[in-house]
Amino acid sequence: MTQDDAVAVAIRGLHKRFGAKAAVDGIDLDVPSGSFYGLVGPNGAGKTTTLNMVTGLLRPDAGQVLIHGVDMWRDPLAGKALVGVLSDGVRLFDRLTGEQLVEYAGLLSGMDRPTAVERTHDLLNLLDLASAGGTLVVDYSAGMTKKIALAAAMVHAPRVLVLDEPFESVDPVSAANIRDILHGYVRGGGTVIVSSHVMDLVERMCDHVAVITDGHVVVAGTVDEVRAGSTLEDRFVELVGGRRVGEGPEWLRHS
Ligand SMILES: Nc1ncnc2c1ncn2[C@@H]1O[C@H](COP(=O)(O)OP(=O)(O)OP(=O)(O)O)[C@@H](O)[C@H]1O
Repeated sequence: MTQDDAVAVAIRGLHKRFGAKAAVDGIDLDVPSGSFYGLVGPNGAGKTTTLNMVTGLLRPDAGQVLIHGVDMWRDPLAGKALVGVLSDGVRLFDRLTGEQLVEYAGLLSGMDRPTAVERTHDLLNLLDLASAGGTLVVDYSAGMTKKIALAAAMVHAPRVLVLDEPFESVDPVSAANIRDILHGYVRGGGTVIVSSHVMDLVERMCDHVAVITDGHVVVAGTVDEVRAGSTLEDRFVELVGGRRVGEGPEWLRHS
C-alpha cells in the first residue's frame, strides 16, 4: 500500500486568518484511509474553517491539503472529484426538487444522465426520500434537507466524505439509517470525516477523533487513545476547559 492509499487526507500546516482572528492556526492531521474520523471542538474552534479548506471551498492562507495524494489547492478539479461535501450553512439549489438536485449534482460531476438518474433513484430509496423526490427542496424539513444534501454529496461515489454537523435536525431513526449508510461506505473502503458537538455520538460512531481548540489540534488518534480510559465528553472538557461553576446571576433564580 502506498502512502497515498494509506492516508486519505493529509493536512499540513494549515492557516487561515479573518482580520485579527487566527481561525485556523497551524493544523496538521493525517486521516487514515477507511477511517471514520470525528472532529470535535468548542464553538469557534475552527472546525468549519478547516473543513472548508480541506474540501476546496475556502482558500488557505498557508498550508497544504492532500486528498489521496492530490493537492486540493494545486489541482482543485481532481481534488474535488475525490471528495463529497455536506457543508454547514451552504445554500442548496432549493428551487429544484430533491430528485432534480441530486441528478444535477451527478451531472455536474461529469457523469452521463442515465447513471445520474439511476444513482439518484438508489440514494433517494436509501435515505427514505423516495416519496419526497418530486417535492421542491425549499419545502423540505430541516432533516430532509440534510438527507438530500447528503445524497448530492454521495452521488459521484467520492473516496472521502466530509460532513459538517450531519445529524443536526435529523430525527433518531433517520440518524441511525444515515449512520448505517456511512458505516457501509467505510466498510466499502471510503473515508468519512465528520464534525459534531455530540460526544456520545462521536464516541459510538467514529474510530478516530481529533480535538480542535483555538485553531489547532490538541490531541488526535483512535477514539480509545484520545479518551484514555475516560469518556470522550469528560476528556473533552478536561482538554478544552471552559466549564463554568455557579448557577448564573441572582435575577435568573426564582426560588
Ligand atoms: N467568514 C468569516 N469572517 C470572519 N470570521 C470568521 C469567518 N468564519 C469564521 N470566522 C471566525 O473564525 C473562528 C472559527 O470559526 P469556525 O466556524 O471555523 O468554528 P467552528 O469550530 O466550526 O465553530 P462551531 O462549533 O460554533 O460551528 C471563529 O472565531 C469565527 O468567528
